Order: sequence, then structure tokens, then C-alpha cells
Amino acid sequence: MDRDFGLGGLGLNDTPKMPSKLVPSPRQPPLVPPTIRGNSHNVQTLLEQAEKNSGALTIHGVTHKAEIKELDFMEDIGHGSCGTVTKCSYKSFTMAVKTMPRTTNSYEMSRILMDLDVICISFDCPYIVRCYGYFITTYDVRVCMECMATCLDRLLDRIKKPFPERIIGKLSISIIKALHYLKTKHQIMHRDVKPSNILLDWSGVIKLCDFGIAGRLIESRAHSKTAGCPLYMGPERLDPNNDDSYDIRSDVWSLGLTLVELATGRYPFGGSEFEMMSKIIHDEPPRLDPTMFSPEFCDIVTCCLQRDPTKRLNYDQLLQHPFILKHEGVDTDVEEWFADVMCDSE
Ligand SMILES: Nc1ncnc2c1ncn2[C@@H]1O[C@H](COP(=O)(O)OP(=O)(O)OP(=O)(O)O)[C@@H](O)[C@H]1O
Repeated sequence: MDRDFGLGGLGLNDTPKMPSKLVPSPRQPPLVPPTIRGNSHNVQTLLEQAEKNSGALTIHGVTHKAEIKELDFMEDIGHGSCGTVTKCSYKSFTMAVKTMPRTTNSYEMSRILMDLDVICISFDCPYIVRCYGYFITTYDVRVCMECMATCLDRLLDRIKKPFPERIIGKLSISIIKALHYLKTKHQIMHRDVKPSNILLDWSGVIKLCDFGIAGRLIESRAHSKTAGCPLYMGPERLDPNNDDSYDIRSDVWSLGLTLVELATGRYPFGGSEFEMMSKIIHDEPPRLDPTMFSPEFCDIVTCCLQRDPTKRLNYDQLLQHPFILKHEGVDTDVEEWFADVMCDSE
């Protein structure tokens, strides 16, 4: 694979060299706790380590020692809870730059470092948005990424109609492979799978982004209950009576809800946020209408949206599911569909 960032962000190359707790070595068992959270000493140390590679941008295999003033602002892309994303150019090369203000709050800082860490170590996954490098200044952290065309929630908003099943088939493959990669290669779960964290580029390539609240797995389980958007959390993460740990199957639930939202054009629960969360915990999980969708599609959604996490399929099983196998074998032109819907919605 063409590897665009030799920096590997935080001093990482093909093999992570830094003995940092920020970087789990794939060769060791996953057992680095989510160390950086809430521990200001750790956060400071990790930040100092990361600063060593600040300004190294690797584009088309060439590493440039860049300065922030060489980034030319082109336009705003959007804002999230952690920062702002803008389109910039560096020596005529277009990038999306996510700027996150530095803060003295070590939890917030650990989110920024986690986002940076995961995107950097995932350079070899074609289903995760690519990082060219980053800048750490006195005031903020700026992550330079490949510039995608849009995220799926904005696209839904814009086209105001559901995505066709064949497109959902293709994007399911990419997202399941991205999540599977994070789990098997880095022992990480995403914890914030939702349409706004799935990006699409103009050639129809689909990628996962936004790793600020990703969690390290300890003996395959994650422990922080608070991280993530509650509306996409599995019932086991919302239920106050549940113990504090959960596993990748919580991301499988979030994936299932995302598929329903894309297939129907709307988030499946209504009411206030509290009512929606209560429905997730107590009501029957959403299902697709079998008169409108193929049996395989209805089935994969049912397999993801099981109230009992142990009944949900894991990634290996999802990758073997008939819905995924069917769409892997079909030549679907996502690029053409995307160009058409963008044109129709102008
Ligand atoms: N690499 C990228 N290329 C193009 N657009 C991007 C890229 N990364 C993020 N965006 C867009 O920028 C906007 C802000 O993204 P960001 O990840 O900061 O927040 P979010 O995911 O929307 O919200 P939150 O962080 O609260 O979950 C989103 O609309 C997202 O689609």
C-alpha cells in the first residue's frame, strides 16, 4: 500500500517505536488500560512525546518539515464537540485540518491524543481516514487528514431520502472492516459509531473517522461508560443497573442503528433524548420492514440489534454474513450514485 505518512504521527513508523502508553504495541496483549484518561502527568508526558513529530507532513511518501503558516485556509468544513475541521492546502495539496484547542482538562486532552494516536497507527487500514501528520502548538493540536467529501449524516440531511440498499451494502463492508481492523490489530473499540463519523469521498470510498473516545480493550472489554453519543449506545451501556464493562458488540449495536437510519432516512427512536434512551433500554429493538428490504439486509440488522450483547454477531461473523458476501460480490458504483444525488440535491 502507498504509505503516506512515514511519521506515523506520534513517532510511529511501520512498527511503533515509542514505548509510549499512548501506543499499544500490536505484539503485546492488549492490556494497556485506558491510561491516558484523566491522569494529567501521563497526558503531559504523552503530549511531549507527540510534540517531537509536530510539523512532519508525509504526502505521497515524501516527508516535509512544514510550518503552520504554510497551511493556506480554503474553507470551513464543520464543527464537532472537540474542535473545528477546515479545508486547507499545503503546497497546493488539499487536506482537512482538524483543530482542537489545547486544554488544561486532562480528560479533554486525552481525547485529543487518543484521536491523534488511533488515526496515526491506522495508516495501513484503507477503511480509516488517512493522516498526513499534525502540528502541536501552544494553543492547539491540528491533525492534517485526507479531505473527504462529506459525512453520512450531512449527506442524509442534504438528499432527504434513504440510501439505496446496494449503497448501504458497500458501506457496511468498509465500516465492519474498519472496526474489525481496530479490534484485531490494535485492540481498540471505536465507541462512537454513527453516521457523522462515517465519511465518503468523491470516488465513493467510505472511511471511518473520529477516534477521540475510542477505548483500549482490557481482556476484550472496555470500561468507561460515559464515552460516546448516548443515542447510538447499546442498551448495556445505558442501563444504570449494568456493571461498568462492555465489549466490541456495543459498537455492533451502534452499527445496526446506523444501518437502520441510512435505510429509512431517519433515526429510529423519537421523543426527547431521555425518552429515546429509555426506549433503547426498554423497547424492542428496531427492525427493517421485510416488504421493503431484502431478507439478508433485514437479518443483518436483526443480528446487530439484539438487546443481549452476547447474541449479537461479532466482526468475523458479520464479515461472513450473506448480506456482506452478497455485496462484496456485486460491482456497485458508489461514486456514480454519490455524484447523482449531489447533483439532484443542488
Ligand atoms: N477528513 C475529513 N474530511 C472531510 N470532512 C471531515 C473530515 N473529518 C471530519 N470532517 C467533517 O467535519 C465535521 C466536524 O467533524 P468532527 O469529527 O470534529 O465532529 P463530529 O463527528 O461532527 O462531532 P462530534 O465530535 O461531536 O462527534 C463533520 O461534519 C465531519 O463530517
